[in-house]
Amino acid sequence: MDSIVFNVSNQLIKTMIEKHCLNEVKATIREVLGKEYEVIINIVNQNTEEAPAPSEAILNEKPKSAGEATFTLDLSPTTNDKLSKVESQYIQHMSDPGMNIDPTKTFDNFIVGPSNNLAHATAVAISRTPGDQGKYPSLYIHSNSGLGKTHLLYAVANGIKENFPQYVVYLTTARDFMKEYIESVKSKTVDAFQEKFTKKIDVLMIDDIHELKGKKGTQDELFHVFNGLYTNGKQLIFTSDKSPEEIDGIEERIKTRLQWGLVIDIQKPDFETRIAILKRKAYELDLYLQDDILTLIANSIKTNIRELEGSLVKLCAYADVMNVEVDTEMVKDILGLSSSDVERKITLDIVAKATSQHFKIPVPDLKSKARTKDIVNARFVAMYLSRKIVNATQEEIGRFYGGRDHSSVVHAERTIKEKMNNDIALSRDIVTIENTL
Ligand SMILES: Nc1ncnc2c1ncn2[C@@H]1O[C@H](COP(=O)(O)OP(=O)(O)OP(=O)(O)O)[C@@H](O)[C@H]1O
Repeated sequence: MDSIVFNVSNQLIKTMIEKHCLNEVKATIREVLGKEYEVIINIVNQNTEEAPAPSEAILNEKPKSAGEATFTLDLSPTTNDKLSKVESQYIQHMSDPGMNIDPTKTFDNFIVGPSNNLAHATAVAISRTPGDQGKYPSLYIHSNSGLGKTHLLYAVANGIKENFPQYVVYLTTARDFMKEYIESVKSKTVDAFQEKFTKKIDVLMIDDIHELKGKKGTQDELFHVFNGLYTNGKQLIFTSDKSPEEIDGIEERIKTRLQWGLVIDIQKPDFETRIAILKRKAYELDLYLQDDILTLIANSIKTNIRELEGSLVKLCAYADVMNVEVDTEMVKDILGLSSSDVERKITLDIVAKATSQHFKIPVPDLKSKARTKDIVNARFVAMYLSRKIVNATQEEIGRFYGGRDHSSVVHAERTIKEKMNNDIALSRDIVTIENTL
């Protein structure tokens, strides 16, 4: 760790600082300079020339008591440090309140599973090393609605604010970016707009970039903003409901740039992730739900985490207003679950068909003795999912897949679990199949 040395004139002052205000000194240093320093306090003879000038007058007067002692800290942040802090505070203040950074959305309360682990890991890496110092100076996250893109943007912003307080982090929506640009055109302040976006920002995040569809003028401006920030090694993050090549009405040169960095999608969460999210949100709402109720909700709402949260908010409000305990009947009633939602039973046949369709391998091949790599992989996945979702015994599964014995199923299950730790593509295949069930 780097250190900062303070010279003081006598032991009394040294002891007082070390005993009473070392933590505050360290905190101030962290706030102004943006990282931790070891603080060393030296006693220097006050007559030597090295004694720091600003404190000299004060240090020359020996305090008579602890209460009388004062000293001046001269951490000397550079002008740039000060300016970027001012800019950061100003921009924070001027941000559209609609897109203020929500301090409650962090990495700590983002539940990670196979559907979002790549997006999460990249976002964490950026929050630790933003811009071209890190591996991902440009990131593009896409997914269907309500799967956590904005939550991750907030988490990155909160992480960077903590790790690099001097950085100017600007989080906006594509619509607000457009509004701001149009305002600047109307008020003839386009120069200031360009200056702000290309020179003053360290981290630019634009949510829902697809909203710029057909907005030629704003797209031109975005093109320059992108080039300016990217060439200066700043951090860019975009989100959208589509991959860059799928967005209509966005110029090719912008799509190309959006693809310069890492492009990651978030998929629908699998059953375990849905349960973990429900547990976490129920805890936050101070709502106690039994496991069968959590399972019922997780089996009924599969595609949107916002809806999953909404269901709990509704249940919580209902239980509160009516002063009743949450039970299964109430959940079905309040959430409007039809009996087909609740009673649909997933069988070995259904899992086999879904796996077969995903890997484009016929079901008879899955049940055959064939040992080619692709068929074995698909068969193992089908066996793994049959255990996990149908909860069938290993004997039943072995019998279903061509009369194999239970040890083949044990082996399949173990192999897939081990592979999933490192093989992201396989984890995604499994989530995709689960989501079709
Ligand atoms: N993995 C997760 N863990 C915990 N909460 C999550 C997770 N994913 C999403 N959420 C929560 O679900 C809600 C919707 O997420 P968010 O707004 O980030 O989705 P989005 O993908 O940006 O949606 P949209 O495209 O509609 O803007 C938020 O309250 C968010 O905190």
